[in-house]
Amino acid sequence: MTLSALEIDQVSHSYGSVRALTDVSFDIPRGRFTALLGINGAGKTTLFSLITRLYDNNSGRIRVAGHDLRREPAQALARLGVVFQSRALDADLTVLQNLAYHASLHGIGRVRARARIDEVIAQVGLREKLGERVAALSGGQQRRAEIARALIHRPDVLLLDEATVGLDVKSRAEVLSLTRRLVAQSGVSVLWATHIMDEIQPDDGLVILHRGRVLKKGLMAEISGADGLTRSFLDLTGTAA
Ligand SMILES: Nc1ncnc2c1ncn2[C@@H]1O[C@H](COP(=O)(O)OP(=O)(O)OP(=O)(O)O)[C@@H](O)[C@H]1O
Repeated sequence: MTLSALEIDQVSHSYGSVRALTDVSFDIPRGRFTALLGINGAGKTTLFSLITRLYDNNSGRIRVAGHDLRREPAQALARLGVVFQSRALDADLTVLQNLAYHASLHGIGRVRARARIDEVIAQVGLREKLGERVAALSGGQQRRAEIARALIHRPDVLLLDEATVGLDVKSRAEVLSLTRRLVAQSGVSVLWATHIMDEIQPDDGLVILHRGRVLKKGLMAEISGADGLTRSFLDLTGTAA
């Protein structure tokens, strides 16, 4: 069994003549929180679109829990949960109806679905909101419901694309600490795309993506050094004033 939850190997992608990713390689180990840090246009969303097979990469290889995305797409995608920037839940339906629908999309039968919904809703702390319409939830609660949806089929890997964008400080902290708790308690491996350095902790895995290239990868503590992550990031990307 492979030790990596997600393996990105020499992945490149262009949109016509626009080069979005060049030879991107990194692994995320099982059961670790890994941050993918990059400013706007770094290529984070493109990479997520390739991992979820929205697009096919021009070159390179992606494996999810040991399954090659191109050769075994169904197995690879079954091991993956995704929280995109845009909402995947139907705002007019209740949280329960949404989760039941997504469980059925994953082929989970009714009885098992109800047990699984109870489990994920408790994990994200929204048990009392199951019967509420998604539209009636706060921004932070909606994000937590999105995370519950992404976990419904027990993925090995959870991708979150700028999951705290648009949230107030308190909700941001809640979504982040919930995600860290999932890693610690359920063993899911997380790839957390962000441009906010404060969201990253010393023992997190860190991949710095800039203009479509990986500039640095390792533990945050190793990369940030004595002068802190912001200084290292500015030096590495050449974006210091
Ligand atoms: N559909 C598209 N057609 C052409 N170019 C694109 C397309 N999507 C992204 N790009 C370009 O690819 C590069 C990477 O963009 P991408 O959206 O992946 O970055 P990002 O790190 O997710 O940024 P953001 O946080 O702003 O979404 C940018 O130069 C962008 O302009």
